[in-house]
Amino acid sequence: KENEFSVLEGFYLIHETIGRGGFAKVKKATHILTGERVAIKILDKAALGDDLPRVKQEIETLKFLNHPHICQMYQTFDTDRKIFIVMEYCQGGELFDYIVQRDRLTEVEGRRIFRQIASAVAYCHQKGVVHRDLKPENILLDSENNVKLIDFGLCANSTNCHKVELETCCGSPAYAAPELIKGERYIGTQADVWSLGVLLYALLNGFLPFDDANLGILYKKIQIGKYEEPRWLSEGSKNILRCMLQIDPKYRVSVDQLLNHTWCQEGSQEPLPLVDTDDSMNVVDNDVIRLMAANIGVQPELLKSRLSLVNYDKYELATYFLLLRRKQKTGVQIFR
Ligand SMILES: CN(C)C[C@H]1CC[C@H](N2C(=O)N(C)Cc3cnc4ccc(-c5cc(Cl)c(O)c(Cl)c5)nc4c32)CC1
Repeated sequence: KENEFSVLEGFYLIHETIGRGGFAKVKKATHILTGERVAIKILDKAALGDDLPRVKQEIETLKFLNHPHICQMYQTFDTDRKIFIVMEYCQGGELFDYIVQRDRLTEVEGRRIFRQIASAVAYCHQKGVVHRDLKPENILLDSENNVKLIDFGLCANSTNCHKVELETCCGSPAYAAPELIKGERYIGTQADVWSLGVLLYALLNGFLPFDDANLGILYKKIQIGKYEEPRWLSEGSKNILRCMLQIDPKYRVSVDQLLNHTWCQEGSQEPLPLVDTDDSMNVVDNDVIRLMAANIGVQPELLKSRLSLVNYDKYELATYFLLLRRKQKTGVQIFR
């Protein structure tokens, strides 16, 4: 039993299992060199069978998504039987539980959360990735209740979009767009915006716009597209929901238009990360490089060139990401 994690020995301390998703087990762990907490998704290749390509897809996608509201992958490697994905730990757990505990969110809290989700989805769309399974269960929160988008197992990008059949791509019926349910050819970004509408509705109301125990009736309700507008909804929130829950996708807003909608602009907003945050992937942080280089006794330039390969099976890339995250959280002084 213990030898299945021997590949992690000396690098990560494994703690309890914090969740299961499909063929995956997610364990809490500690990145030994920095003492930082991480989550490790462990998949058994044999159990995956023909789902293996989906996992490879998620790994390739996570490799080039680098955004504060997308769960960051730090390292990934595999043994003959297992695949390991080391990721950012999200202390706050699932958004789904966060809503259930509060019945529903206030408009201010709902707007803060929704803007972070929309900025993550806008970033994905700008990188040519559609998520296709947006729902509260796939949105985690960190220790400051900031959003972390996860589970890109169902996502599509320009390469695989024609391959994925209907049944595997409509992740959760209640969040699936009408055109996706009809089995018509559909545009992934537009289907994601519909799911965002269902998500915002769930955030602000604590229940789903379209719901029924019977799948056939649920599909009918989605295609009719009529939903209740509870009295506590403001005019602005009713308006932005209508923009997303348009049954005809050609009348549906894009996620960029969403972020500029007056409802999103209301109130005091913390600045959203610029959509093209991935230039941080290339510009490595010199404070972190200097600290790491001194620690392992190499020239900063050599370490920089090794890291710039962004080779995810290297432990030191995980070290770099975790030190960078610590610097972002606690400021520079610990690095000087
Ligand atoms: C219901 N889902 C399909 C799976 C569930 C697995 C545990 C997870 N979790 C929890 O359930 N906590 C209670 C804590 C927790 C803390 N940090 C996490 C960090 C990353 C992930 C994660 C999980 C999966 Cl399956 C991914 O694909 C990615 Cl990209 C990331 N899950 C975490 C996680 C929430 C989701």
